[in-house]
Amino acid sequence: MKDRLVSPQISEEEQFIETSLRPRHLEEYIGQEKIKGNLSILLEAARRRNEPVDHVLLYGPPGLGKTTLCNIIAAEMGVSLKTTSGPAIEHAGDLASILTALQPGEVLFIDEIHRLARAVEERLYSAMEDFAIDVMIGKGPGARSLRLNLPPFTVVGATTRVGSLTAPLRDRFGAIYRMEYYDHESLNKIVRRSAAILKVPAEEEGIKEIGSRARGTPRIVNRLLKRVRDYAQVRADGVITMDVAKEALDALEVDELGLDQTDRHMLETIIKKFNGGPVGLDTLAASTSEDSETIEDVYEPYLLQLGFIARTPRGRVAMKAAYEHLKLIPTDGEGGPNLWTTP
Ligand SMILES: Nc1ncnc2c1ncn2[C@@H]1O[C@H](COP(=O)(O)OP(=O)(O)OP(=O)(O)O)[C@@H](O)[C@H]1O
Ligand SMILES: [Mg+2]
Repeated sequence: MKDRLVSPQISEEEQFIETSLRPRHLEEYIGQEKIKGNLSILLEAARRRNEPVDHVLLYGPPGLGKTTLCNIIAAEMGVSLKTTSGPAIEHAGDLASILTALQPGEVLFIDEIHRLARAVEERLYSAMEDFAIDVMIGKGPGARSLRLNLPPFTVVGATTRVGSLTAPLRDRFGAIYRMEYYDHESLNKIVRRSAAILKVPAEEEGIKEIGSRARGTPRIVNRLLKRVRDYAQVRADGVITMDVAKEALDALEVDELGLDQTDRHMLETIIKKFNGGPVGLDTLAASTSEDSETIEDVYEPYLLQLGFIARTPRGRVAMKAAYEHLKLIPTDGEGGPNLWTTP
């Protein structure tokens, strides 16, 4: 699962190269036009008022550019960025030390914000709203609470599961942006840009082939580009042409829609083992040896977007498009065990 080529999750060694490919300014940030439009107004207004930007919440599947966008917000405001994550702030005291160390106007990035401990989250409300935090001084009967004022600052929260956020926390954000999967045009632009940075010669048709198999995700498109580059250097003359890209990606078992074996296995399990569904998430997880949270956050969003599966109250259902893609024919009939056949 870790080594999955089309996983939108990131490995440690990848982090280094990602940094070099990361756009630094809003105009370099490709796609997500709606967010960019709204964000540039938010930034410009804050600059004119000489105030920190309103708190921003970014949500959407992994690898779509949340961390990148947060870096851009800080850069565009000309302020520095402190980064932390929900699980890293274990106690209210940890939060207090992070907040009291902030410089005026600074951006505090809280990744995986849905995983904040409840006690921490409650402290964060007043910090975000009133720029103040209550800390306990001393212990036992002599303990008292002291209110500390904080310099105005901006929280940028990122999450893959906005549904897990409590309403009061969500309400503290002035701007909430939902990241969308990227269209082919944007992905092609990202490949073009990354190929230029990595100095890989690539033909337009080769670029498009990579863009179309990247499941709408910049992190994956960059990863595929690197693997195709390797292939081009070893098996061809180093240039990424359409044929080279096709051969390389076929060899890596990433199909035309960017699905890999894990996706296909999951779809086949729903169709063949569970007669097309509905099958509950936990049952599906057990039958595919995947973790149910990973299925929900990582695999499913793209399959839902493709219209390959649907979520129903009784579980996941495979849709007609999935049968077609796998070249299975649903026999819409009287039920029974044989709801699919091969042509
Ligand atoms: N709009 C974009 N234009 C160009 N490249 C992008 C864009 N968005 C993301 N990328 C590239 O994709 C990589 C992954 O993006 P990023 O780390 O910001 O994703 P993320 O949403 O924070 O993922 P996660 O949920 O795993 O933290 C970046 O290193 C960057 O190179
Ligand atoms: Mg991130």
